Amino acid sequence: MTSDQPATALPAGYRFRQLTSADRHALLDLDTWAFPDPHSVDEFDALALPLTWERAVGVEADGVAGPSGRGGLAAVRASYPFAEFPVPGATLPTAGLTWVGVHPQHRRRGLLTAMIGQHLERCRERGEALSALFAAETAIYGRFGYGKAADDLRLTVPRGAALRDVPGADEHSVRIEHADRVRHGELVARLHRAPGLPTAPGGLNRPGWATRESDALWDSYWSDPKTFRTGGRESLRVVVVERDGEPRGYATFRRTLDWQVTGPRGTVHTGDVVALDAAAARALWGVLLDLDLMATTEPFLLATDDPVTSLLVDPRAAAPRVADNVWVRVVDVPAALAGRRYQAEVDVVLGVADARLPDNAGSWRLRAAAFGEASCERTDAAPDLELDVRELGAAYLGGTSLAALAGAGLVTERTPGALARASAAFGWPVAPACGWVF
Ligand SMILES: CC(=O)SCCNC(=O)CCNC(=O)[C@H](O)C(C)(C)COP(=O)(O)OP(=O)(O)OC[C@H]1O[C@@H](n2cnc3c(N)ncnc32)[C@H](O)[C@@H]1OP(=O)(O)O
Repeated sequence: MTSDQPATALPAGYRFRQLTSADRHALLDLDTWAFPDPHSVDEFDALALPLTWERAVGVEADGVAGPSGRGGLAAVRASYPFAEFPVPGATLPTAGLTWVGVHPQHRRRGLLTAMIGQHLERCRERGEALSALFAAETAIYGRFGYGKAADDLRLTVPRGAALRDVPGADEHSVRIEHADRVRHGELVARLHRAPGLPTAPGGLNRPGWATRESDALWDSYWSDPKTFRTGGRESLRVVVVERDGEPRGYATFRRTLDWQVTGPRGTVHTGDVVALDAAAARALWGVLLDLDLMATTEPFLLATDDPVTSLLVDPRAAAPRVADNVWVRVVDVPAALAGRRYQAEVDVVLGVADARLPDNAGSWRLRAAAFGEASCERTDAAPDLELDVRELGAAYLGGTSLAALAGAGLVTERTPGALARASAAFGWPVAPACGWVF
């Protein structure tokens, strides 16, 4: 792409193609080129796909043969519709960029660059102020203005690890069952969407954080195909904790069993761990950390401040590791900045650079009351802080502080004191993290 070409320009010989369900096989074929997998395209073809087809776009190329008489694909990208993506104290329409792949033969020719250009254009047309994603490789998306906005915690917790007591935890009854949409679908959907600390304005965006918002995503979640049971994992199981007959939390999990000379050394792999309060969290973790024949429990994608980190008497024994979780691209600066809440009063002018979306570039005055309404307007005033839109995305969910970014030279303070005040305001009482990969 040269500077006088539109951001959506594909190299010569390539064309965008709006995908439909008729492209299913071609899409899966391309996907298994991008993401090598032992299963065949035919095996994947039998599965429920989580895609919303209107949001799936392919790139076809001269001379690329495809199945079913249609042209094959050189690249693909899609997005999930999140009408209510959780941001601090609120929700915003967000496009979850996903299924990004380029055939190895066509890589490094600018196909991803053009696909992202088109994706961002579509986001603006649809009024989506944000785009979010999970990155296959962390070096890919920063150049497109995505910032690492959340981390998650990986643990290896020894079986029987001691937990601190929480009053009321032992008043829960426990159900351990095969995960079943008919039996558990309603309670899983309801608890996953429940706001945390509803007494805070807008809630605090827990327990389940970003939730599945399309039928296709739920169909895929509940279909539990053998294809995805890697490493000897069993079918999906669920533990539900109830108090006074009401579900107060649930966790999905799968066990693997490993017989050693010294005895069984199985692993519990958790999926969602969703609790409405501390007692329910303590009850759930008590079950997950004490299943017979297991040696360890390995939670996946926990928020860095998940209750278990404070409940474990010996957190160091759980070998905590941190990995990048959601990346955020601010697509519409004023809508995004006015659309979240702030944990301290703030009045700051941000000078934003955005090489790909010029409407975002310039000075923006952000004003907000602590946990109250916010406004954001373009201004001619000189900026108090300067930053690239990538850093704005990194700080947006409150998971990365502006001061930390300034410490790396990525935010520049022009008005003394502005950095500390803005950092305090952009933070949030609970850490963001999505418990499932989209
Ligand atoms: C949200 C998701 O779905 S994440 C899944 C992403 N998909 C994958 O990782 C599957 C395997 N990889 C691929 O399919 C491809 O290599 C992609 C999609 C990562 C990149 O597609 P390409 O068409 O090769 O990218 P494109 O040619 O537009 O490159 C744009 C720039 O990104 C850089 N880049 C591309 N991929 C990578 C990478 N994996 N690591 C580091 N830099 C990269 C290129 O070098 C180029 O840099 P430049 O602008 O300085 O020249």
